[in-house]
Amino acid sequence: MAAKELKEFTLEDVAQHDKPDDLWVIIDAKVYNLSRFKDLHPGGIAVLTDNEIAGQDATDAFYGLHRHEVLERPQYKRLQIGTIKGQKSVIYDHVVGEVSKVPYAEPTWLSPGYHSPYYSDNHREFQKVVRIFIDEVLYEDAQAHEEDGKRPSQIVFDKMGEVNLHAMRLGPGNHLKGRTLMGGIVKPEEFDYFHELIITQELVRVRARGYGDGLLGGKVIGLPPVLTFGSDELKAKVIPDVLAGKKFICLAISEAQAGSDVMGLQTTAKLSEDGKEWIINGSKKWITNATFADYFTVGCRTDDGLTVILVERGPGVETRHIKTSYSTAAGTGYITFDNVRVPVGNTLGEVGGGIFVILSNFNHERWVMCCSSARSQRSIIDECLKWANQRKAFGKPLISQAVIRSKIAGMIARAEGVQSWLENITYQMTHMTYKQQAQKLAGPIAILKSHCTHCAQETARDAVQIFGGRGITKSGMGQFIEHYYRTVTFDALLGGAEDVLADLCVRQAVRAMPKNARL
Ligand code: HEM
Repeated sequence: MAAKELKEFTLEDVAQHDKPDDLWVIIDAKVYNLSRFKDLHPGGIAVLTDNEIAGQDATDAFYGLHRHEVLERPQYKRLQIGTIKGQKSVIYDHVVGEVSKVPYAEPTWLSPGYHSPYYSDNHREFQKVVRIFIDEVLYEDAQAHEEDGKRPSQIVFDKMGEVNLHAMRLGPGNHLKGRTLMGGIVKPEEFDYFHELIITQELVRVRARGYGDGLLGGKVIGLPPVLTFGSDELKAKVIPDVLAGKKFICLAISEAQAGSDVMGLQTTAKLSEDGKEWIINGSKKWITNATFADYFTVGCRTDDGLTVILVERGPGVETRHIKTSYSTAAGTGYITFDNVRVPVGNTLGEVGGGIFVILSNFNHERWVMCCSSARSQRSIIDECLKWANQRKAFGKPLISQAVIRSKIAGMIARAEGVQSWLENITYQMTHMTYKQQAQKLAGPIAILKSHCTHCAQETARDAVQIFGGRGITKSGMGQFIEHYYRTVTFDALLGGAEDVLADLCVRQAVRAMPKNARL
């Protein structure tokens, strides 16, 4: 259909159309004919026929009640009949790849005019292509499936596989060898933890927490044990398809009876009489991506202690959704293993050495969660600053209230603090071997994660106070605040609960105390 021709009007022209059956308004220098729409308007007729709205410039009133994206919906876009002569629209929709100009909405290194010692030109170029990719390929899919609860679309997995995003999300390492990363922007041997931080922080901008985990959160923690401890045969079978986004894997450790207490797991693996197979029985709970996984990296009790075994979906393996506070797009599931037979070649690491296999990836997992938590706090600042500036109460913008500014000040201080600390730790990671990281950074990463999620929860609570009723409403102005408040605790639990991690840091510090330290 040809685009409708837009006419130019004066303010006086529009003012003539101020009756219920002949009703125009101006929003941001655009003229809308609401004569027929008024009967369908979700906010009712009376607000539109009000003297201060009908035939008038309703820009402030509109943005005090609607997100800009309302005007971008095709059914509402076509209500526009013209523009105002001599005026220009200044409010526009999100532009693909754009960096937010709202202060503190982006980390300092991305904000124009600021500097950072950590990011090279290559990191900057990399960030640009990753952002465009996520805006173009993921954003809409994320919004749709966070809502309908279906897992991310296969086309998204495929496209991520084509540019090797699945592989890059496992961090730097041999698994990147020979791969073309993001169209060749970064060489595999030059890919470092700052590149990975960029990916994680860009991904979280889709603001769909369940979908975000559905986007192979399970692989980020379930595949490393295969990469590090799997036999060559197993690696050749599993890794290529998983990194291409064709097959899915998850980490299955926690159970209804045991979470952080991994030594208390009750799923058993017994050797068959001929010693060639494990026979697995038991169940797992809260397993991310379980409902659509093809492979399960499973913590089992064996005669020699805890053993990690890779199980392929097949006879005796059943999964079902668990409805948590976030979207079922994450594929969070309950798994049952009923006499599941697995070749002993699927053992990951030593028999009885499972705790070592499980612990080996904890630091990386927690650091990834710090990256996403730190970035998601900025999206909330972006929302709150916009809302507090555009929303009027008691005749003036919310931001003119000191109590609102004080809450936003706290958010900014927390977001800046966690990002700076995170970048310091990331810098340490780029200069340490994996083993050194395990020795030196387990405590710092644990306490950073604990602090990040503590800050995030405080920010979520304050954001709800700033948005009021809209902060607890699933659609409209406060939709992302409601979503954030409802899902923020996932980060505080997954990968180690807040208090447990804080305590881990102090226990590590006690262990590292010099024997001769005295006051
Ligand atoms: C092109 C013009 C307009 C369109 C397309 C439109 C559309 C909508 C939509 C879709 C909603 C549902 C909530 C949401 O999705 O955000 C809504 C709610 C509302 N609208 Fe409008 N609207 C328009 C203009 C106006 C104007 C000029 C006013 C004047 C004050 C107004 C007042 C309201 C109110 C009071 C609500 C209820 C808000 C709430 O529940 O918080 N609308 N409108």
